[in-house]
Amino acid sequence: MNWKEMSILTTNEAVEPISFILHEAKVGGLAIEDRADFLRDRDHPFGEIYELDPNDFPEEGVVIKAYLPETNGLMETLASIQEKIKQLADFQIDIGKAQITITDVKEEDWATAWKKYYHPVKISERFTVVPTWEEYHPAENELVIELDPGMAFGTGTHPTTVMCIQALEKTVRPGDTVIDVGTGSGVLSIAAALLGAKSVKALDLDSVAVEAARQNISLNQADDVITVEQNDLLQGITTKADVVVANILAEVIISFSGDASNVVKKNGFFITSGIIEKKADEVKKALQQAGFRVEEMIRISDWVALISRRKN
Ligand SMILES: C[S@@+](CC[C@H](N)C(=O)[O-])C[C@H]1O[C@@H](n2cnc3c(N)ncnc32)[C@H](O)[C@@H]1O
Repeated sequence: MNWKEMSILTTNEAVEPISFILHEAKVGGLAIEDRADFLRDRDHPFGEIYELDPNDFPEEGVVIKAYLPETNGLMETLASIQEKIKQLADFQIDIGKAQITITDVKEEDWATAWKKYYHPVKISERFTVVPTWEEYHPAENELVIELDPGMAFGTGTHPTTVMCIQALEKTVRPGDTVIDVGTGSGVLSIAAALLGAKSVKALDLDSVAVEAARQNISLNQADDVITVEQNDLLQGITTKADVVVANILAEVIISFSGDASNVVKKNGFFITSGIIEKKADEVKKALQQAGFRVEEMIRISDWVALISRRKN
């Protein structure tokens, strides 16, 4: 089967919502080339993509590349993706030029076409994310998350994910109960399990993500700790948790802060990420109203993550 490569030139702000749209359209692989990643001064090595090549990055902005199989209905799918991207502007999301180019990719080239973007990445003090096809020898005490990033959101290297993992490292204690809302590839649940959580509930609305998370969790031999369920946010969840983590858009966090407050134990943590900097105050206000104290704000590029603690 041959494939189409869809390249979308956009802004950093639009990467997450466009990635959502592409995952919903069941694309066969996703790569993100962000000029800011190439130019960024690094005062620590975390999140650094090894072997950066300037030719892989656009002159400005972000290019998202998605791979779609050439099947019946492809043209309708491409048109629908294009329409949904345009509609993001109605939600005050800066989509930039949103310039789309489509090129042909032969079957024999497509697997390597997007896999070349993924290499082992050290994302925090203790964690390195390793794509499943790479051989990697961890250092002593290094925690390795093995992932197949082709299937669902969460290659582990997006700033919003990196910040969640750093926050999990600070909050999860051995024996804790953790809930991961919007698990995507399952990366955060796997991190919580590696940090010694006793039980982890991984939830996602998207059936593709649920399947991808299950596969990645098996790959990391964490099936005895993590259970994956298809669920809308925290609806119907009555289990109490020491830590709830959600890497989801600001508006969605605001909408379910009250439910999170019912689920997080007293003095437990609610880690929220996926928040574009200009929405941080709005999210903080909603968290405080729901009974959380915001204890720490982490920032990478234009993204913010908040570590909050439930008061009484
Ligand atoms: C930005 S991705 C985060 C993936 C992963 N947790 C990470 O940090 O890399 C957000 C995820 O939330 C899921 N999601 C969106 N709306 C949801 C909802 N209402 N309930 C549960 N999951 C949802 C999406 O399917 C997607 O997998």
